[in-house]
Amino acid sequence: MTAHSPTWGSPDTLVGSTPASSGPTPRGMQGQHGKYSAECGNLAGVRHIILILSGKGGVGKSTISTELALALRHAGKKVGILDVDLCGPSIPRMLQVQGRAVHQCDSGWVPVFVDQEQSIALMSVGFLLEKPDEAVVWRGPKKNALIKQFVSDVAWGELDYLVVDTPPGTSDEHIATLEALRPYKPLGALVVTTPQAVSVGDVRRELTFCRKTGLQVMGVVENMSSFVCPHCAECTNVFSRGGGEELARHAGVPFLGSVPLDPELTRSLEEGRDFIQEFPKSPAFPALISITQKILDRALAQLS
Ligand SMILES: Nc1ncnc2c1ncn2[C@@H]1O[C@H](COP(=O)(O)OP(=O)(O)OP(=O)(O)O)[C@@H](O)[C@H]1O
Ligand code: SF4
Repeated sequence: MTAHSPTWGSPDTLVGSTPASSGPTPRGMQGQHGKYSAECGNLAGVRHIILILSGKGGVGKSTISTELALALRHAGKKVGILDVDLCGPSIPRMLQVQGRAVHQCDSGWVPVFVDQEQSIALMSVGFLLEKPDEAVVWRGPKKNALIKQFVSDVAWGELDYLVVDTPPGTSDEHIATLEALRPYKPLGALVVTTPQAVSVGDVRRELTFCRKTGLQVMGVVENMSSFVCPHCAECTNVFSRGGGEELARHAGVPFLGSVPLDPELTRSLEEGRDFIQEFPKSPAFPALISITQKILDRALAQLS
């Protein structure tokens, strides 16, 4: 295994890429696996692929992706997270692995392992940036080519679940992600919203996107639906609750649950701690476990 060479982003690295005139200099990941090839098939050992979508930014998509991965690990599953939120890759920070280097082996790029047991593997554009808070200013074709490389060239190995954190909205990056993943038949998408975002129409657009692209909606998750008091753990509905459930009913898709806004969860994500392990008494815990269980049930149903 060798450390990556700092050549990623050169004009001939990616098929069809158009380097932006300005922007970050991504740290390298090229060499023998640098060119996209549909034959690489590095998702061949992945059993179930779940996309996490949201109509709006900041509704907790990366939070749900991270906690879902942690909850699946607690259920004894081997999990990968693919962070294709190219303009705001926050998962490396949430799992406290920012700044780690991506390596290369004979079968592809080795994702970053979050724990010694290698039960959670992560690949993110965040590992390719010289500085973690640098903005990615790339044109669409270059972004799309990187997404294809993430799907084809990462040596995920055997995984029970791959959780794919996408950017907000319904951009070209979503279409590129879906096109790259389609041969591997994703289990479906989980659409995250907040009570306020439900009324804005972005979630409806997200659901329409899924319908038009043939991506099955596994369900809607309403995040930050109530506030957990840091003093007494009382849950207060700051915004009107139940919009996510009503929207799901209206759209004819399952409602998976409401996750309260818990300051302990915010802190856990800032400090890279395992919320599922450390805060079983939080009102957010049963919600996250119930959502995870529904996904496990769905995956089981697909197999049978
Ligand atoms: N249920 C929750 N309880 C406490 N904090 C939360 C919860 N959900 C999200 N947060 C916090 O809200 C912030 C935004 O969440 P997150 O980054 O997951 O949103 P996002 O939808 O992925 O954003 P982006 O559009 O930037 O990708 C983060 O600081 C996160 O820690
Ligand atoms: S929920 Fe209870 S502890 Fe929290 S602010 Fe209200 S009264 Fe105080």
